[in-house]
Amino acid sequence: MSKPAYKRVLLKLSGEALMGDDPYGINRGTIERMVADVAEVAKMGVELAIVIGGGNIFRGVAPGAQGMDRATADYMGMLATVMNALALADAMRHVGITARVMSAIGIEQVVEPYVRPKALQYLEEGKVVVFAAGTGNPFFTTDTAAALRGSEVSAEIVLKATKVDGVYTADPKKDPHATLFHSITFDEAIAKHLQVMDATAFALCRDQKLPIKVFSITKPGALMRVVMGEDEGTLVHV
Ligand SMILES: Nc1ncnc2c1ncn2[C@@H]1O[C@H](COP(=O)(O)OP(=O)(O)OP(=O)(O)O)[C@@H](O)[C@H]1O
Ligand SMILES: O=c1ccn([C@@H]2O[C@H](COP(=O)(O)O)[C@@H](O)[C@H]2O)c(=O)[nH]1
Repeated sequence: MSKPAYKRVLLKLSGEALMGDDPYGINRGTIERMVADVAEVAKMGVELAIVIGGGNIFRGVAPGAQGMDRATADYMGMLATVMNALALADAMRHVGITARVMSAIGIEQVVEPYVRPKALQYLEEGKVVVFAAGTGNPFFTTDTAAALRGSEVSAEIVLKATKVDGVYTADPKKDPHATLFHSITFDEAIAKHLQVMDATAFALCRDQKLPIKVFSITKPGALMRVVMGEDEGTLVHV
């Protein structure tokens, strides 16, 4: 059997993808399918660090957050990612995967704080590390957290698992004429203002020479194909 293309990856899981077809929240079948994909990769010996988004929960509270102080709303968003991280780790436990949740904001009765050497130790031990609460700072996103943590743990690539199957010339959910890039440079993605990830995340990965693969987490087998280095999604590179 062929070997995975990477030893250590940073997987960014879209919070919104966790909703499945529900209007918000976590869809049980969807999280179980996602975790089955993750488990398949973890069981091959690939070291997995995960950053989870919060769009599925934060979207549900967004109307109530209207007019709120931006930083306060952002802290709510970060707390939403903690809930997703807990759900994800628990779902992994059900399939025999040991996961450790580490939070960027202090919430020690619930999850342990992010401590880089500890995260590296867990990865070396074969545990899946789930980074919660993004970067711990308002005005950022979990995509930037993925770029940051990916750099910190020396991941070979950031795998952005989302609801679309790659980077398009425009948002494919809004523009039916948008076409898919097989690969694109960071500079092009930033210059074209492609909204699939924020510019801060692109710039950090570019500066750290950390490639990104954007692919669909809803497509069966896509995560495994990406990890095996097969042709799937869009590669964003220097
Ligand atoms: N040029 C583009 N190519 C591909 N997708 C694009 C583009 N522009 C905008 N998008 C949109 O970007 C979205 C990225 O969604 P994703 O859920 O991963 O983002 P996120 O903000 O990190 O999510 P969450 O907050 O739920 O974690 C896609 O669903 C897609 O509709
Ligand atoms: O470093 C961060 C990460 C996230 N936030 C806030 O959380 C929500 C949810 O994150 P997504 O990346 O959209 O999934 C985000 O909209 C921010 O409000 C943050 O402030 N800092």
